[in-house]
Amino acid sequence: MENRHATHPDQVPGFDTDALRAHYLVPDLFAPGEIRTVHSHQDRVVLGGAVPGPGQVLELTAEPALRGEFFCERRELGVIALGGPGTVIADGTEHRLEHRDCLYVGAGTREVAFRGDGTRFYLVSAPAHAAHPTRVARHADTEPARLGAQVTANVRELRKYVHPAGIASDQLVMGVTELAEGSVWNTMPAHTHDRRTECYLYFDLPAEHRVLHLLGEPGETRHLVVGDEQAVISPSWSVHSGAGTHRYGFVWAMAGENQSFDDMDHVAVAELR
Ligand SMILES: O=C[C@H](O)[C@@H](O)CC(=O)C(=O)O
Ligand SMILES: [Zn+2]
Repeated sequence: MENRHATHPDQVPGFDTDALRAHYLVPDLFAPGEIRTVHSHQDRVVLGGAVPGPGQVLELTAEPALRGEFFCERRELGVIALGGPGTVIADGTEHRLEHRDCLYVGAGTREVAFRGDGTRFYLVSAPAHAAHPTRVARHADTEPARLGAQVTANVRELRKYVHPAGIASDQLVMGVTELAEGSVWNTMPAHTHDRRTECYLYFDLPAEHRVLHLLGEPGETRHLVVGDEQAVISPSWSVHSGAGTHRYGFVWAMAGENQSFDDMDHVAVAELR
């Protein structure tokens, strides 16, 4: 488990490209036959990737950094299957997920394991002090919010999976946003939410394309050049918005003080620097 310390916004202007990437970009979560995890001190979020090979069962364990008997002892977990289909086993129950389906695993679940054939399971976990039931939300059964317009190149569908009116959780709020063909911008006008950390994982982006992801305080932004199936950790003070050289989708996941999706501080486009 890689450990990432929290950063102060005053550090951002002093970071060069490598330092920005080292602190905020998670470029290599998915490796065949492995589970990889990154622990961030931003709201103690853990990001992970599990890629079981044919016939393989990968088990999520409590790594020493968590000082627990099992991974979900004091944590809840959101899983999104990418590329799918694949199966997540939670305390003996098998949950079959297709591309972009979500499984929420409640705190107290002892066994979490992954089976698939090249399926990339994306994991987001946060500390949890209450146990909520393990549940599936399917992409095909989730009514999307239709956002944006063609004139601003940001027509997109947003599906909320883990949220107060959907799958109940302790901290996690999680879903998937997908851009229409010809649209490239997400989350513009941008926003911050000082009560939550948010992580984006971009997907369905062709290998030769990139997303230019904006981060930093609204008045002092920097960018990361992000490839397919790479994640960005956005501290509470940071905007999180991007434009691709092609359409894409992204998994967004938040953890922190509240679960109110609309608790955002919007930033007008002309205020960004
Ligand atoms: O706080 C909410 C998050 O930034 C995302 O849900 C925004 C998003 O998916 C979008 O505008 O497309
Ligand atoms: Zn946000």
